[in-house]
Amino acid sequence: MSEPTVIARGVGVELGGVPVLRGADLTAAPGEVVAVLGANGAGKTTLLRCLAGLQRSEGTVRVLGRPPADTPDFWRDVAWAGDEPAWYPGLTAGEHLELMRAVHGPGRLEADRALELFGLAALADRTPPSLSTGQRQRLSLATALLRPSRVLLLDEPERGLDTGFRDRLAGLLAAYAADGGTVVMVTHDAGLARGARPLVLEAAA
Ligand SMILES: Nc1ncnc2c1ncn2[C@@H]1O[C@H](COP(=O)(O)OP(=O)(O)OP(=O)(O)O)[C@@H](O)[C@H]1O
Repeated sequence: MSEPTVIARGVGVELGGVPVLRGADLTAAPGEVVAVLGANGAGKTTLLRCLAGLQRSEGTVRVLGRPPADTPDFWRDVAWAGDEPAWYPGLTAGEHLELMRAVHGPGRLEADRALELFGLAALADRTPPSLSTGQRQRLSLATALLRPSRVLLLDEPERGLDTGFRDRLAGLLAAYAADGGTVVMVTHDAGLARGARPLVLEAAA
């Protein structure tokens, strides 16, 4: 088994003096898809934010051998899709993907291929605000999967997606892992969780 790329040991977070995450442990290696599961409020998004260096925590967190930090260097190796990103006014869906490639360098997918894989080819010339919720979620996921990365962090990627595309997404995540990537995803979707190693969080309070 390869060395873990993502390690969390005894991770705890208090927000407003209230413990919202306590003693969370997680390891994920290249080739793995881990699904973080649990009830609403169990601390799943908080744990993901700790892995992304967006939330300070007790305990130990290592991503690709170093503490995560919200720095350009960290984000060169780590892709994230969580809440809907801010879209650039006036740029089309296709241009958003071209922009990601221009900024991050040649990635895992050409923009045209990403549009095809995410079922957006016919919508390439539309602006994101003119798309449906699920179409914008596909675009958000496409921007994360198109660029080069070794670790992919996803917060409820199923949001707004129809059941057919959820199945396709499971395949895209499996392919990312098969290429040596590591996926850690928070999900409430049983289908997405089925193809992943589960980590169930219990509420801290
Ligand atoms: N800014 C904040 N200040 C205080 N408490 C917060 C804050 N953000 C989140 N919490 C609390 O932290 C706990 C964990 O929240 P978190 O979003 O990590 O849960 P979750 O497991 O991802 O939930 P869900 O399944 O509903 O998305 C919740 O009880 C929430 O109310």
